[in-house]
Amino acid sequence: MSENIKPGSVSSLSYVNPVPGSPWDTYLSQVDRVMPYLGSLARWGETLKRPKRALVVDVPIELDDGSIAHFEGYRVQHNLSRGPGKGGVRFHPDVTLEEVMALSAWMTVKCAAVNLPYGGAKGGVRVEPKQLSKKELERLTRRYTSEIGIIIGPHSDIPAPDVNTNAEIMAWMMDTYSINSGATATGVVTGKPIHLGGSLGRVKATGRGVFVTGREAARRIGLDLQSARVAVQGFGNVGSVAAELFAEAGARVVAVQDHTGTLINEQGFDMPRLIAFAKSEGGIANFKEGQRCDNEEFWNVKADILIPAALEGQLTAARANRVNAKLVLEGANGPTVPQADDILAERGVLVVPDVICNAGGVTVSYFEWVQDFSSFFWTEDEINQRLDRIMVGALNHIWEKADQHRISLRTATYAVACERILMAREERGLYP
Ligand SMILES: NC(=O)c1ccc[n+]([C@@H]2O[C@H](COP(=O)([O-])OP(=O)(O)OC[C@H]3O[C@@H](n4cnc5c(N)ncnc54)[C@H](O)[C@@H]3O)[C@@H](O)[C@H]2O)c1
Repeated sequence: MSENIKPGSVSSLSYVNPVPGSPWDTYLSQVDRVMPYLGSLARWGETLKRPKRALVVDVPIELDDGSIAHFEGYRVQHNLSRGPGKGGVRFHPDVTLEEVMALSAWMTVKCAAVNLPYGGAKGGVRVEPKQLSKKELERLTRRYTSEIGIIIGPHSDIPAPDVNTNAEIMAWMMDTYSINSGATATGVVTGKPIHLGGSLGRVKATGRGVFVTGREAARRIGLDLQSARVAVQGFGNVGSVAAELFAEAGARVVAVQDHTGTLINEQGFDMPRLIAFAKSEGGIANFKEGQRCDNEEFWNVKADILIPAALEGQLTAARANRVNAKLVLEGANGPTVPQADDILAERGVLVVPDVICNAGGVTVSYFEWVQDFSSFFWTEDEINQRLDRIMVGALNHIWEKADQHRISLRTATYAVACERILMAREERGLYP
């Protein structure tokens, strides 16, 4: 690499030279750790380090005041060996191509870990959606969908919600793709409103999956949920649902943090009230039934279960040294950097990694896609039971792998998933 090219800059091919400590850098080191466990399939290992396809698009829209704004959008299909690409769309001012690459790669691993017939993809637009009016947001979504329309589709790549995107945005995406392709294609996105081919249980599926894997992990390490203390970072779709389900199981949610601040309540928060407050006020900070504290103090809170469910890179080495929990449940994608992983392992803190812990969302997205194709819809009970069964089965299989090789749950999840991905790669053969 020439000296004046910064790692991660567009001209330096960021997949070869990641920004140190970035999500893509984290992902590459996770792949390196699994290589020794892949046997002869390791010869295909480089496949995992190279996204199959990355599209960068300009998203110009007219703002309400008549001016024109341009936003940068991405869609990355990391690997399609096992099926169509699957992965959310994030609207956030810090989104970069490199971040979307990492998120798409984690989708490849996640889908294979729960044995869904999908590859991995992800999309994003570099935008602060809170600064847009609803009409501007709709124009942004529709233009972005049109621009990535050349590579998405019900049989090729199926987007879903992620940070700052929701069912309404999925409805606009489905409508735009359908208009451009001349036929209603409900299966092009998941996480849609129920009456547009959405699935019951989808909204809560990721949080429910975090709870199910957490419940199983707690049982295995002898942690009683009835007396467990829980701390949650991120109180959006994933964090608030996981917290709610732990509270319903008898646990006490004693600390919560979101982008507005951190709150502690030793008695445990009244979850329905806190959730209603966060929804109506746009954040938790001014909720009266808790004590405000400094954001950094969140990482010292005495809790049995810690759930990072906000953004990646939150559990740094310094914070990992202060974690006061027995179990970390990764609701977010990539919340723990590799050095923090090592520190937590040395300190005897069990980490249930993102690539299995938060796979409940994509699992019910898969159910939604299947239901859309058959135009036959299941009850919420059926969905929750199937979700529970798939998540528990996948976690058991991973746990066996971890015991067999005496490796972390993360490396075991990668071993199970990468074996499936690279087996598909080998069986398909290299074209031409
Ligand atoms: N929604 C899904 O189905 C799904 C599925 C799998 C993984 N995930 C991952 O879970 C994480 C959260 O996604 P979500 O859908 O709940 O998003 P969301 O937009 O609903 O919520 C995000 C939450 O994080 C908080 N947050 C943002 N920046 C923060 C900061 N610097 N410090 C503390 N809190 C902060 C926000 O206040 C909000 O409460 C992301 O990593 C996402 O990729 C989501």
